[in-house]
Amino acid sequence: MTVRAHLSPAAVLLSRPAPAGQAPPFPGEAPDTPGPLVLRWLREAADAGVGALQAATLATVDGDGNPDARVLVLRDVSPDGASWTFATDRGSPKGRQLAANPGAALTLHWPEQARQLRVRGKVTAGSREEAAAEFRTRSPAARVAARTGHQSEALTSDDAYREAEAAARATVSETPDAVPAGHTVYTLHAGEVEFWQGSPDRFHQRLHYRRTDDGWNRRRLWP
Ligand SMILES: Cc1cc2nc3c(=O)[nH]c(=O)nc-3n(C[C@H](O)[C@H](O)[C@H](O)COP(=O)(O)O)c2cc1C
Repeated sequence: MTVRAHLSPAAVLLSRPAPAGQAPPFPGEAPDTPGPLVLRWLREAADAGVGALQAATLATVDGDGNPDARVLVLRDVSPDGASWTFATDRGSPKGRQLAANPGAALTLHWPEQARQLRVRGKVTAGSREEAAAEFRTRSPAARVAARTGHQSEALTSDDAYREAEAAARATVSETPDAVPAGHTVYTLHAGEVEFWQGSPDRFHQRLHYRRTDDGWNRRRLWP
């Protein structure tokens, strides 16, 4: 048993030191589009050894207007920072939510650098060709996982999963590039991108881009 075993959730949650890191540039010195800064922060996160820099929280809205959120893999960002792509099954809850309401937010948190990226916009589903191209980048195990299916349905037994997995493995072995019916690449078209840099004195630095008809507006936000 560790020394923390007696601590309450609140005591554990609040026991971390204040974050620190290098601030984003001021608006006048920042690039015209968020893209170059996204790329710089991604590279710096990789250099800093951020554990899961590709893990992004996707927030959507369900049919009752209630928020839903889950972590997924961010697969790409366009050079201007306007397009953010991820892949999932369009029959999953998030896929159905996006079909009914394309408004979404993506959030990345890189704790080693006290950094957060926030992106909001509308999501569109890609073509079968895009899904096929993305599917071909996957390892055999990741293809099997995507093909096993039934995401977020009630699981009644381990056997039910193992049977579906075995069938998926057989299909991937026979036809490795065959794309599962629901496999879809989604693009979030950013209307807003925010760079958040934590500071130990709590004067956290925030650089916010908003997309306009002519390009991007840049401004700082209060912490
Ligand atoms: C690190 C991490 C990466 C994940 N990557 C994906 C992903 O790329 N695609 C996906 O559909 N689910 C991914 N998941 C699982 C989702 O968080 C979620 O459980 C699943 O997609 C079902 O979500 P839904 O019921 O809201 O549709 C990932 C989970 C974690 C923790």
